[in-house]
Amino acid sequence: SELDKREEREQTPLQEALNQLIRQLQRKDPNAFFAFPVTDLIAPGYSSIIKRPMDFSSMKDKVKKECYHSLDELKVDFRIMCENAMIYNKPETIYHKAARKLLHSGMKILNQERLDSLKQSID
Ligand SMILES: COc1ccc(Br)cc1-c1nc(N)nc2[nH]cnc12
Repeated sequence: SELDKREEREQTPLQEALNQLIRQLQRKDPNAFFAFPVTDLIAPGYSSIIKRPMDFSSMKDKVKKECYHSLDELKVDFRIMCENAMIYNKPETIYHKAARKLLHSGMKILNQERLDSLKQSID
């Protein structure tokens, strides 16, 4: 009913900054290999090899649930996501190569100077 309809949840400045960074990072994943969780159907044995699965949709859920308390925590999850693909997939695969390329371009987007100036604007 109207009464129990959740009021439009305002995003905090941190959530805004996190979502903006995720949008920029996702543009570097044109094949959307990292858009959603890897399933054992797509990648046999994945869940027993990869202990900390991560993907962009899970990052967005974490932003919504206010699981991130700093921009640096997003950087940790981003690196894990890329490293997972480089662990599971052999170096000659398109997924390993895509992950390496994404990690490289993502670290430019998440470089410390950029994050520091973003932090200033959030404080
Ligand atoms: C969500 O994952 C996928 C979606 C569609 C397609 Br085609 C491939 C993947 C995928 N496959 C493998 N082996 N390793 C990955 N690491 C991140 N993505 C993947």
